Amino acid sequence: MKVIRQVPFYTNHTAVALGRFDGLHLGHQSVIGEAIRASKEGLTSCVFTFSRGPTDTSPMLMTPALTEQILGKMGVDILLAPPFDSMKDWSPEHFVSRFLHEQLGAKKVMCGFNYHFGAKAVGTPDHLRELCARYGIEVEVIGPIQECGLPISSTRIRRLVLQGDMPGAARLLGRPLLIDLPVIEGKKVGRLMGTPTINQRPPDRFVIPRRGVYASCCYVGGKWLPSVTNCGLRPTINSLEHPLLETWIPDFSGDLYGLTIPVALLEFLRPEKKFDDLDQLRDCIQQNGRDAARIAQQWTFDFVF
Ligand SMILES: Cc1cc2nc3c(=O)[nH]c(=O)nc-3n(C[C@H](O)[C@H](O)[C@H](O)COP(=O)(O)O)c2cc1C
Ligand SMILES: Nc1ncnc2c1ncn2[C@@H]1O[C@H](COP(=O)(O)OP(=O)(O)O)[C@@H](O)[C@H]1O
Repeated sequence: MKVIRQVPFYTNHTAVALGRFDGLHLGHQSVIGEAIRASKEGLTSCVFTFSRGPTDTSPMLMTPALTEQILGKMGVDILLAPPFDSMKDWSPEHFVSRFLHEQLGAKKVMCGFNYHFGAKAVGTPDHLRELCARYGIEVEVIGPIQECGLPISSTRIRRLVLQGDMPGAARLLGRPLLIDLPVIEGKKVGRLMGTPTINQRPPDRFVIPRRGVYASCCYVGGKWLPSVTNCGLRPTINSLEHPLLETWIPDFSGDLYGLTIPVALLEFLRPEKKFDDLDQLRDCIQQNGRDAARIAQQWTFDFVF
């Protein structure tokens, strides 16, 4: 997949999926799936999304790097992700005539039912249809795709993640919530307890799951391994200001510092608590590890990689 981060960019004969696509949930996948289907008919499939703008305050469900990897795996030909600022003042007319028509040579575009575009997000799917008709561009508006009678949306998934409902979030995402962050150094207490943990700090503006312990799995050395993750402030050791993800991978030993490790959160096990001593904390982590391994057996580790 080619990744374009600056406009203008010129190409031709494209099918362009339009959206913010945070989380790449099942609704997003069906919009993007239409562009990929069009590529089987000879068009070049493009995904157009802005990199995050300053007014975009909703917490992120997926890092841009993982979003890119998943789009590549899905078979998208070109990802267009210019900075928000470079296009924020474009009118809907300019977006369609100069960008979709002149620069991308779009033949088909597809978007979700609630897509907005152009300066101040004034453009609607109806507006898009009307403007695209002038250039013979076909428009397909998808959805809403539903789950349990309710539209799938990034907002709904964020709410489930904040509640710790990971199976619920996974049903809407089509895969578990995946967090891929670099491994940073901690206090080196984990190894003394026999439960070394990779420490990962969610950046500002990233969704923070409910504080507590989760059955999880990690993609390490080319395969998914069962693991157990605490998302919290670890009050037993030293109460942190910002939540940290700490993951023990029972069947692994080796050095993971500095690597970006994807962690999939599968199921909430218990809230975080302050233990009286490290022995109690270690016994509980080991029990959590056994519980997590049992839960991991219910999953087929075939997501993304
Ligand atoms: C599965 C698991 C559960 C944990 N639960 C708690 C907890 O309930 N309370 C707490 O204070 N710390 C908890 N922790 C965090 C540990 O205190 C922390 O991982 C340990 O001190 C190692 O820290 P280090 O990585 O800085 O060496 C948990 C860690 C894991 C992996
Ligand atoms: N089974 C394992 N699970 C997680 N990390 C492990 C494991 N085995 C070795 N490690 C390595 O050990 C480090 C964690 O050890 P730990 O004592 O908790 O140190 P820190 O406090 O720096 O996180 C991880 O960052 C990783 O590089």
